Amino acid sequence: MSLLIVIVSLVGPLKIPQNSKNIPRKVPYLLVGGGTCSFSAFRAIKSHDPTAKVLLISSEPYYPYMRPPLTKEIWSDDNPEVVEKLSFKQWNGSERSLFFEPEEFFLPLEKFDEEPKGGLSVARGWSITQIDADKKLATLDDGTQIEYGKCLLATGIHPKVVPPFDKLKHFNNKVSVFRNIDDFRKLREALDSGVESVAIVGGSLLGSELACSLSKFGSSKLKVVQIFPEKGSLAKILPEYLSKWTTEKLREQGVNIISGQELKSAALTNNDKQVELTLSDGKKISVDHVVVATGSNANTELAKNSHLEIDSVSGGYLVNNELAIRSDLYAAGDCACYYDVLLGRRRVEHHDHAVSSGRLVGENMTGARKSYTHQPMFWSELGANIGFEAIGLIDPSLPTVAVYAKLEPSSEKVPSQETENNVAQQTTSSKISTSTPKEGEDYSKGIIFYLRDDIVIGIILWNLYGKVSLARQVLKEQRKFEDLNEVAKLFEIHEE
Ligand SMILES: Cc1cc2nc3c(=O)[nH]c(=O)nc-3n(C[C@H](O)[C@H](O)[C@H](O)COP(=O)(O)OP(=O)(O)OC[C@H]3O[C@@H](n4cnc5c(N)ncnc54)[C@H](O)[C@@H]3O)c2cc1C
Ligand SMILES: NC(=O)c1ccc[n+]([C@@H]2O[C@H](COP(=O)([O-])OP(=O)(O)OC[C@H]3O[C@@H](n4cnc5c(N)ncnc54)[C@H](O)[C@@H]3O)[C@@H](O)[C@H]2O)c1
Repeated sequence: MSLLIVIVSLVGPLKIPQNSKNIPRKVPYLLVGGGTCSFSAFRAIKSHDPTAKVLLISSEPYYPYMRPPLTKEIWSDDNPEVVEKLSFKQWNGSERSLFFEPEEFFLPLEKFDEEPKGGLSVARGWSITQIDADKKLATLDDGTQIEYGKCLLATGIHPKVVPPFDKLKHFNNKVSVFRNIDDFRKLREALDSGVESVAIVGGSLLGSELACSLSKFGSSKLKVVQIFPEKGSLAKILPEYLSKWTTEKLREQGVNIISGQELKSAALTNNDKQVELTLSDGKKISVDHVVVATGSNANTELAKNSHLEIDSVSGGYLVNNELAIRSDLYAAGDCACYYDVLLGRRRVEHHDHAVSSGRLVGENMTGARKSYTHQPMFWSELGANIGFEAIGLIDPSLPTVAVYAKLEPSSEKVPSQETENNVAQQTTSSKISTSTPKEGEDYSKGIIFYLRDDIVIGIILWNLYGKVSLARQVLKEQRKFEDLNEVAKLFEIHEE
């Protein structure tokens, strides 16, 4: 067990500095949250106001870091030192830290007031519990108040823990969630100390990415079972036939997928060494560890005390086009519900949105009055053979039209103009034809269009890279395309 985890479990959350008297009381810029969005806002503030003094308050005991590698690249390193190093290999083979910058980059809190060049100081392990938007005051969890000039709430989300896991501590650390560095460290240390079987509950991005990475982890002796109520993997994202195809591919990679099942109950078993899960069909499964990946809720607890409005549908801070809640108070990233000019009000829980909305807020905090018009994308990787980038509204209840690259030309396809729910269109290098997806078809590479009123409002680039800007253009056009095969051709899906 790492020293940090021992300390945290003995004395409660680590606070650096320990005493709030070492945290500045009056700051021009205050960033609440230690994630990607806050750090992106800092970068924008710095480039528009080079001597800006920025204070960041993070409830995590770490400097700002990125989360995506936590379910992916970091698991390809089976050296236990990764738990301390927290670095990962990028696609080009170079090593990179999860942290955006090393400790030396940050302005020590004690120099905050005197440093003429400004910089970013971070109070770690501290939370803001209340904002007084009239007086421009933020309250720390020990009651201390900080006066701000401009403030950003970039508090992200926290895992939703569903029954029967709602009382996590009843499971002796054998059931965990997965969102941050501490969660990664605990899971990794559990595996290093002999855990041989893991159940992942949840079938969307978090659960599926983690299941794939764990199934390849180390010498692959680890048994990984993934349980979720949907019929197939990523069913909240993919059309049904593609979800089914993906499920089979993940099974081939070694993930034991149990779809269409909810959990009836969970209890410690085998002298409290394992957790026994009872599924809705009555089957029982015992595993050494369970990871709950069943969605999330926005971190907006401080809204109530602060009289800030929360969107009743998405649960995020309601912000205007400039991502402002009130004058000089902003919200962005995962926790904000904003007006997307193409798609309407929404809350987006993805990295690119955290970066872009953070950047825009940073500019607005330094005096710009820009509206947020960026259409965010997201990506996912499920082992070596499945990866995708997506943009717009990716909702499988919408009609979809897909065009897949087919390596071996077939002359038997019947051309048709129909584009109903989940009708896929397949291409050959010589001609394009349309057919309903069949058992055994290969959907290794292609493009999926999501339609509303025949207008493309979402696109998945399936194992197809470097085309997001083009997809963004297609969405922006907001028009009915007569033939989506022609649009698909622009994406050169046949190229290797
Ligand atoms: C394991 C994992 C893998 C992911 N992979 C991908 C991916 O491949 N592609 C993709 O597009 N997206 C991915 N995402 C989503 C992406 O990481 C998030 O969208 C992004 O982190 C959101 O950034 P944020 O700054 O808005 O929020 P967060 O990163 O959640 O940061 C919020 C911060 O605020 C802190 N905080 C909360 N409340 C308070 C408070 N009251 N006071 C002080 N601090 C507070 C939190 O502790 C946290 O440090 C992944 C997410 C996870 C968890
Ligand atoms: N590539 C990416 O963009 C990426 C990767 C990892 C995580 N994330 C982010 O992490 C967050 C959490 O992701 P997620 O996949 O947990 O959220 P999600 O809401 O997309 O999926 C939740 C999953 O849990 C299942 N579930 C819900 N209740 C259940 C129950 N009682 N029993 C069994 N299964 C149940 C749902 O059916 C669904 O499969 C999101 O913000 C997501 O965007 C993103």
